[in-house]
Amino acid sequence: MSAHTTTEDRTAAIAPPLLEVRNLVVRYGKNTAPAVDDVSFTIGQGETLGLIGESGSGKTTIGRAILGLVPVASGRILFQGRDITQASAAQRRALRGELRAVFQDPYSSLDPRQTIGQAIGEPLRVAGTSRGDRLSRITAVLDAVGLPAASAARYPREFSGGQRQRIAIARALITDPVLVVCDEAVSALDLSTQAQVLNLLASLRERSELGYLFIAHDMAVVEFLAQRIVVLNRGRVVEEGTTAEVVGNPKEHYTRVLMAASPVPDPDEQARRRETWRALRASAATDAA
Ligand SMILES: Nc1ncnc2c1ncn2[C@@H]1O[C@H](COP(=O)(O)OP(=O)(O)OP(=O)(O)O)[C@@H](O)[C@H]1O
Repeated sequence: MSAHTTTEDRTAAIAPPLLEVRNLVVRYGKNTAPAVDDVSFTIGQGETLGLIGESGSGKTTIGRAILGLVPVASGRILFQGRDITQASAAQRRALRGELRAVFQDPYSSLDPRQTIGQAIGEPLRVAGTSRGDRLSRITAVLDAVGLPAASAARYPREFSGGQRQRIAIARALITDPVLVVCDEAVSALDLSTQAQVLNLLASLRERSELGYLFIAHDMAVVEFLAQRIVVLNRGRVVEEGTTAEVVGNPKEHYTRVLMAASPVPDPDEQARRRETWRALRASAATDAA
């Protein structure tokens, strides 16, 4: 070990977290306030971190910085111990298999001219995977998200919003990623479809030790999936802890307001929804065992 190795580096060499964001700052203009201001968090292997905050608090910007879609002003992003803060285009391409994303809009995220098989198989085609291997992998991921193999020959317009989001998840999974950034991945779906897709994400995580950065503005949705939660306000972390801590005993008034502003304002309805999702989570865990 060189004389320049720091204690931090040694710790990382033993067990690097899946993702480590350190003192991240992102600005959209030189003279504007940072959209993300000194944000730090880690995600362990197979862990789901929920990122919550009101509109404009910087959630999407953090996801985009991790995916290399916006430049980082300062701070560091480490993926499995590797510094990817200033990764080159070639380094980003090499990361594409391990680090994937699912975005909000299931209608605009698929090219209407591509079949589902083409859309899902695209990352493998780019990587030079043979046609035969591609087809069997497409069938396997369609099965994993609960869609029949015949869906591969069909077009996006033939699917509902919930089915399209399953297709987007299949496309994220096809490369066997270790981390998926889900940015408002269920927000555009109706309640029962949300529950189905959340349940799917939970069962995929149990099966393959997948980590998620789960970005949402709805606390009830985050509560269902996340083991830990980071609360953002105006680009800064105002609270973080385990889901039980943040939801059960929020320290900040801002967090309580966020919880009260859930899209389901009726407390009885919220309680029913939580119960349904708890039951779904329990059944997902049983299925995975
Ligand atoms: N492309 C951009 N150019 C300039 N400013 C931007 C851009 N994208 C986001 N911002 C600003 O950065 C801040 C954080 O936005 P961001 O989209 O990350 O927040 P968010 O928490 O994801 O919001 P929402 O829940 O509405 O998606 C906001 O003030 C927003 O106006």
